[in-house]
Amino acid sequence: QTAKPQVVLLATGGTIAGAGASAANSATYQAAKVPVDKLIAGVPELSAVAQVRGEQVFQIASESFTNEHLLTLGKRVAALAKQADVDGIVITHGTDTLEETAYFLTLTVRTDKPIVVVGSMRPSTALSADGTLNLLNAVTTAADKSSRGKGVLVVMNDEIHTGRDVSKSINIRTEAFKSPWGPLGMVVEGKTYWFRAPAKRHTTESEFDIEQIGALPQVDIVYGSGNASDTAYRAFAAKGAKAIVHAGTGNGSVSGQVVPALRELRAQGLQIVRSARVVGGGFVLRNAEQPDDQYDWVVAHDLNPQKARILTMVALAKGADSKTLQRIFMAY
Ligand SMILES: NC(=O)C[C@H](N)C(=O)O
Repeated sequence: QTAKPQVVLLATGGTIAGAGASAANSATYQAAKVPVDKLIAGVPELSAVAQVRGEQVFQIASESFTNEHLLTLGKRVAALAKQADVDGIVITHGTDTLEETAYFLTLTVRTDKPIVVVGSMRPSTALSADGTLNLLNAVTTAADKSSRGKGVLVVMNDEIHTGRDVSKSINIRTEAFKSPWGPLGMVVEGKTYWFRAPAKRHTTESEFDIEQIGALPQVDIVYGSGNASDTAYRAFAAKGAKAIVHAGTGNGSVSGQVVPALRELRAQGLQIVRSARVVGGGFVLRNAEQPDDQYDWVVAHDLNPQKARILTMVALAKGADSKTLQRIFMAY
């Protein structure tokens, strides 16, 4: 019998490690309670798929992830990926910011070994808890050679998504994770089925490298709406933001009351990134809605505001100017 693939499970907390007072509690519970060994022991089927060993990296709800958490996790993933005795890596994570971490790893970890991020929408103590099958599917995907070279993946609800595209689209159903351009594949009864491959630069093709990143600059998001004012943009700038991601209405549009402040902040050296707050995924084009060439602003194209924040931080950490930042936004 050939040896099983070796998969390391890095646990960071979230609802997949959550516990509620009763089996009827699907929404009221505490995240980040169950330790990694118990998570693994809770799914005996894992041992048929891979040799799984666990590490407790953090035990937090993902809404409390900071840039330091991203760096610590990324460096650990990169170190493990270099080891000959590691075939794949699974990261258990809260779902609230899972898409940000998955995209950060997509951009910065240079490996073609499978890296799979997984969470759950219900705590382990709930009826119809989704974490156990999600975890088995994630380990199955990480252990599978066919997952290599596809960038960082997110496995939820039997679907395999790219860490770049996927986003949490609802906070109550188990089919919460959607990609505007569709999933890459499915995992069904212990087998992966692929339908497409990512078109954007990632992992081994990336110009970014977690091992070269010591710190991430402050980049903040301001949400656009009717009756908008420039208060939040100016406040973030005063607190040291190096860039502001504008979560704009519609096509990343900017209120007439806000435009002068953004032009001023750009003149002071902050990068201004126009993204869209629209739910189905934005599609912001340069010089549509606003004269980006004239104002020297950048557009996030199809990246949502939270993913645009991640890419902006990573690019600025490498010293990108506005032209480079725009080039990067179209490539990743
Ligand atoms: N479903 C979840 O995991 C939500 C939780 N608040 C978290 O992100 O940690």
